[in-house]
Amino acid sequence: MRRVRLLVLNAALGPLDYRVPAGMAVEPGSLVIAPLGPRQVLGIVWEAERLPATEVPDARLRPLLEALPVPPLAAPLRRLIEWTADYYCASLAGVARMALGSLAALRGGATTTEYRLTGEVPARLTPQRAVALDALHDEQGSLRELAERAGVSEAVLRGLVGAGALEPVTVDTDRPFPPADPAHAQPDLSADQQEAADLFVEAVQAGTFQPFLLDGVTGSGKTECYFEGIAAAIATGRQVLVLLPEIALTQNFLRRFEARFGVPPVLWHSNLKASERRRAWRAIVRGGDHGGAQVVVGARSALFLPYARLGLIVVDEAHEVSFKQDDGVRYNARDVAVIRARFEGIPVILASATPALESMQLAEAGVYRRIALAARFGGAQLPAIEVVDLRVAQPERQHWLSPPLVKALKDRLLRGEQSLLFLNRRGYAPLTLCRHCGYRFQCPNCTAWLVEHRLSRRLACHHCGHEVPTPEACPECATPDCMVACGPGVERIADEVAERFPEARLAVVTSDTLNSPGKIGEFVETVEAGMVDVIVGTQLVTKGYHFPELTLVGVIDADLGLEGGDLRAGERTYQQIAQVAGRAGRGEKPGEVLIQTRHPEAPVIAALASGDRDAFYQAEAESRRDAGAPPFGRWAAIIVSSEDEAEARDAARAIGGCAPRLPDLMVLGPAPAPMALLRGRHRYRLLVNARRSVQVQAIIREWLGGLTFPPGVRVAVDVDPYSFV
Ligand SMILES: Nc1ncnc2c1ncn2[C@@H]1O[C@H](COP(=O)(O)OP(=O)(O)OP(=O)(O)O)[C@@H](O)[C@H]1O
Ligand SMILES: [Zn+2]
Repeated sequence: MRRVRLLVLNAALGPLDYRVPAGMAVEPGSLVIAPLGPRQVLGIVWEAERLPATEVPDARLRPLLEALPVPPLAAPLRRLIEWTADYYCASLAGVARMALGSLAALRGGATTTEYRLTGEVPARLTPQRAVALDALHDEQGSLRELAERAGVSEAVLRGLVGAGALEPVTVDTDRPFPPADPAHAQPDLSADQQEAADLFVEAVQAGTFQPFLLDGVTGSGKTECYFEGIAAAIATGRQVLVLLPEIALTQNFLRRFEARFGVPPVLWHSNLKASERRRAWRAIVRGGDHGGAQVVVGARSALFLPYARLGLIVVDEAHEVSFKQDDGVRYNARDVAVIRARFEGIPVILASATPALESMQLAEAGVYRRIALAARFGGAQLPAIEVVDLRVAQPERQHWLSPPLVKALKDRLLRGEQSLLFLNRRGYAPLTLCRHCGYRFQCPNCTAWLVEHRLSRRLACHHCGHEVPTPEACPECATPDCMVACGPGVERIADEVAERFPEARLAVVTSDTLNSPGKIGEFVETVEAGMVDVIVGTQLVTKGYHFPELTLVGVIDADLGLEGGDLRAGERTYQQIAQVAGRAGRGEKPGEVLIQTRHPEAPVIAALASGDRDAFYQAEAESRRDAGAPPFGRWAAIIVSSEDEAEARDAARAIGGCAPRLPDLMVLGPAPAPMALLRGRHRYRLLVNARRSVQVQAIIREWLGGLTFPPGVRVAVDVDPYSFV
């Protein structure tokens, strides 16, 4: 009799053993359906020796029900799943689930039905129907997806199907993707670029693990260089995974990719429709040939997919903190990408103009091969950076643009050039209070002020999404029209620009306004067509974009990121400002950057002004070394939360009470988290700080493993944390 051990895709269950019925072929990595009591569960056949469990006697084994018609997860991916679960103190099931992506796809190929507008207008046009007709132009999807997109019920849409305004379309989930042509539009590379490209091509052809740090200034053409590595992979029938930090950047990438290779890449992100997800997953599993997925571009969730024949991984804007996932499995996709490349035996390229200190350190230690591109492509110069001391060059009361910035904007408008004002704050004002009684609008679920959004006339929490319409009178003292906005958000800066330059054409760019591929495409087109004079935006516009007519960048408040005071604040501020500065002067006209600050003497501002990146990194490295912080020491956070404040506190104290006493390891806390209330949960934190050599994960597992908590308490472990709220 054959028996197998399953990794069951349910974190609450341990490994389970089953009998393989006669005639069923399974091997490690096979996806199967197994009976569990009266239910059925999805599982992955795993090497029993790697998945300890109590043996069940043969006689009590139940037979597997079904082997799913998809290829088994390959050994390198199984090792990656184990590594990730182990390193980040996560459950194997939680990590394995990220490899599956689309449960429907596991059932094999199929056809599904989607709907689209026919162009016919129904005889009876209710308001709901009108809304749907208006919202669904160029859309196709299941009725559920369309209903969600249009904000109407499915019943309304079924009515429209009946009336002939929506028609069904049959979609084949296995229809092939058109093949990319590696020679479609080969660029002429500069000598530096060619050198980098040659290294990537060689590494792809060698097919061995090799990590690269592509460290090139903004506008140096990093994308063009790694495109050559991608071309080499395509030419040899291997797949490529390109990770981008945000979906907003995929639109831009897509255009460039299509220009270079003749067809779009395969997308993978959380906003895909069910049928797109299913098609992409099945193409990924199929491999690069025969209409499979050659190049997949995605957010971090694309990292764990079961590529049939991966040949290269690229992590673009590799310094971005959004590669760190802060819920569920708390992993860093940049780091796990390197581990995956190691298990797969392939090269990996981390590309950035402002690499993370951790990456620089690894390059210095010889672990990563660093490739530098020191100059912009095509003779473009890096922009001139100037610091504006806000204590001297003061803006007017209730205004935020200093006289030098106003003048620079005016010059650009006169010359017909474009400007970008950067402030990393959505909405109109970060705090609203009552002039009469001092009442402040606070989120009921979070330790956070409600942010006024004037465009949508709402007060919103940026942490939990809680929203209320902006009231006419103070909820506390009932005085009408007494609300004062404190501080600026991008909307307020845009108002100020409009007030000073009524003729200027403005674009406000935040995740509120640029929330779909269509809108992003529109934004890029209008800027490229010269229909925008001033862009006011959050970090969303700091990277990836290439607007040759943009010659001025104004940083409204360089001190904003330094406030919270977490250990990476300086580095993050440096990266953000260097990136946004890098949007200026990318064409033929030179760029200018004005950085508004109240602390011109702060090391990060001084480094930006002098352009001395190395000195800044060195100083940062020193202070981290002194603090025993990454990359020199290890950190792990333990976050305890509950809807009940006392319960959370008691649990945190219980954990603190049995903290291990070990040399080279220190436990700080528990203390209420800075975000003491988040989405209705009270939170406490502990921070573990240890030497690099200490096996922190094993210690934490043993420490927490011996404790039990009430069901309402959640204990999350965050290894190498980025967020300290
Ligand atoms: N060899 C080349 N031939 C033609 N155009 C090039 C070449 N190299 C770069 N470019 C163009 O120069 C611009 C800047 O390149 P790219 O966007 O790749 O730079 P980057 O290093 O990724 O910059 P950033 O880090 O600021 O995003 C792009 O418009 C790109 O198409
Ligand atoms: Zn909230």
